[in-house]
Amino acid sequence: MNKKLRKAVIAGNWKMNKTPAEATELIEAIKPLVKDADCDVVACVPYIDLAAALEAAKGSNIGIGAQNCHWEKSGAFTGEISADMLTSTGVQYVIIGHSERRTYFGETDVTVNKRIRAALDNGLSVILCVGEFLEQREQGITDELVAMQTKIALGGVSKDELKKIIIAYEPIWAIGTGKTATAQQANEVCAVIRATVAKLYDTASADAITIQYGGSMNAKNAAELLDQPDVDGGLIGGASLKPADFAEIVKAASR
Ligand SMILES: O=C(CO)COP(=O)(O)O
Repeated sequence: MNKKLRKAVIAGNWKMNKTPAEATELIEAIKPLVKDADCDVVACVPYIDLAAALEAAKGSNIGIGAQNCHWEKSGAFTGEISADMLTSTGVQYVIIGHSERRTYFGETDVTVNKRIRAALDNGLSVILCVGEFLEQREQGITDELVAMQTKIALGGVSKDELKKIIIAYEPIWAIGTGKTATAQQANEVCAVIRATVAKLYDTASADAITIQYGGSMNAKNAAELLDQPDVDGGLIGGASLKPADFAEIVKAASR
C-alpha cells in the first residue's frame, strides 16, 4: 500500500506538564497553526487538563487524548482513572504502555494488554507504545523485543478493533535525550512492527495501521523521519509544548 493512503497522525504527549489554564493557552496557540493540516492532530494531556483541552479544542481539528487508563471500570484503585471515566469526558484517544509508565510505574506487557482491552471496550482510540532500552539495542534484540511487546499488547484484539490502534515506536534511549534514532533505524523497527501485525492479522491490516516514531522528534528532523516508508506519524514529547515547533512537525506530515 502506498504510504500516502495511510492516515498520518501527529500526536503530542504533554507528559506531566501544564495546568488547566496553561492547557487552554497551549491549545489556543496550536489551533490556528494546524488548522489546515492534512494529517490527524492529537494532544494527549494530563488528566486534570482534559476538560480544559476539550473545551479549547472544540470545533477544531485537534483530537484530545489521555496518557493512560486503568482496566477496571471502577473500584479501589487509588490514583487511577478508568477508560469509562475517560469516555465520559468526550476524550477520543489514550496512550497506553508509554516507556515512562513501564520504567517508573511497573507497567508490564500484560497490564498494557488489559488497559488496551478496557480502552477499546469504551470506544477509545489507542496509541500503543513499544521500544527498547539502549542496552537491548546493543545486545541486538530490538526486533524480537518490539515484536514481542506488540504481540502481547494486541492479544485478544480483533482485526476490526485493530483499526482503533496506532502503534508508536519509541526507542527509550531517544526519549527526551535529544538523541534521535536515524531515519533508517526508525524505519527498520517500524517495518518490524508492521511485519508483526501482518503475521498476527493479515497484510491488509498491516498496510492500513498507522505506525508512529517517537523520541526527540522536532521541527528540524521531522521531515526526514516522516519521509520513511514505514513511518506514518510522530508521538512528540518536548516539541509538542512549543506551538511553532509542533506546527512544523504537523506541516512535515501534511506534505
Ligand atoms: O516520549 C515521547 C513521546 O511519547 C518522546 O518524548 P521527546 O519528544 O521529548 O523525546
